[in-house]
Amino acid sequence: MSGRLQFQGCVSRKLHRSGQELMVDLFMKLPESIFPTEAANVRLHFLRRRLFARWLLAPMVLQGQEETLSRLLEDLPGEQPLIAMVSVLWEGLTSLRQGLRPREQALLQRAAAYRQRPLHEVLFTTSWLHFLDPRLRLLLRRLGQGSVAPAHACARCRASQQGHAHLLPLRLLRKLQVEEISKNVYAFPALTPDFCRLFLEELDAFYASGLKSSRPNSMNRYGAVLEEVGLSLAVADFQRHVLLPLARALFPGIGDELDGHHAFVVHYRTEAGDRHLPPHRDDSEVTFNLALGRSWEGCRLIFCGLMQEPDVHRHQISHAFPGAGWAVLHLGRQVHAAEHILSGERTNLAARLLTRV
Ligand SMILES: O=C(O)CCC(=O)C(=O)O
Ligand SMILES: [Fe+2]
Repeated sequence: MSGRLQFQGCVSRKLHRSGQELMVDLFMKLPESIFPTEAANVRLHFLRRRLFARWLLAPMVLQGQEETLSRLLEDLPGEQPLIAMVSVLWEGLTSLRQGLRPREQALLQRAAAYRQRPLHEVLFTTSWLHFLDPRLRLLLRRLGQGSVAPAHACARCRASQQGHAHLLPLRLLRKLQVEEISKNVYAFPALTPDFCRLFLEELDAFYASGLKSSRPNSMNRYGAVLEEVGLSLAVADFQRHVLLPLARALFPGIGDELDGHHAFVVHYRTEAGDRHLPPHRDDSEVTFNLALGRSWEGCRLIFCGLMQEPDVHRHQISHAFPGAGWAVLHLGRQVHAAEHILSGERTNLAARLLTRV
């Protein structure tokens, strides 16, 4: 059984039942003043009499929240009708924020503060789909129409033993300038130069506002975490409508259920920026990495092999982003690095995509 349920103030986007198992994805829009993130996107998983609950695509999910969510449901008997559970959940979510720790509160407040008066409102309130490169838009439309059936998959990939064989015809990829620059590493035009310009201006405004962000990741020191700039909803929307379908097509299996992310920007400059990035793997199933600008020399990406495989440290390819708006999509396990920057500035937007559920 599968379908949609409609509750008051809450839409269930998915309902699957098979045997003793019932899975419900709920999208519950809470007032922004209570929870300014997408924290109300919840999956309930009933397995016989047991009930599990997880946040879906909620980048600002904090450990405390998930614990509270589970506690909310723990006391309910397994046979409790779904509708009653949802109303308990609904009330619980509204009071959830009070249980957050001070650091978590500060993160949410910072994001909410900047979101109230950004430079370019459009980046926060409009789907980034409006800024898609027309070639990527076409590819997504083809994927959405299901015209790319496994039967059309390229023979080389069907024959691959690696288990990550993509399902797209090579001719289509070539036409849309999606290139497999190294095994399982795809380069393609993703967003318009306009998007990149607005985004860079927004970052300048954020830094000028005096608000501070945590460092982007454990290796890059210069940059910002997008959730802390108030962009968590926009990133989650982009993941759902663009990155997820792409990952499903290019990395079937590992890319099928990407429901979380860590998204950030990094800056490479000869001064006041990182100068290079040593080889590493990402803490992700799949990573999206977009060049925003401005102009630079050097700082090419280097891709090696997959972690835990014999050729992991073999240098396979160096890649120069053709310009702002171009991206790469690769497996988190793919070891990669950035060469030294020689001049100018390279700012990139990266989203490490994870399967959390
Ligand atoms: O654009 C780059 O230099 C790569 C950034 C990266 O790999 C990372 O932040 O994990
Ligand atoms: Fe990385």
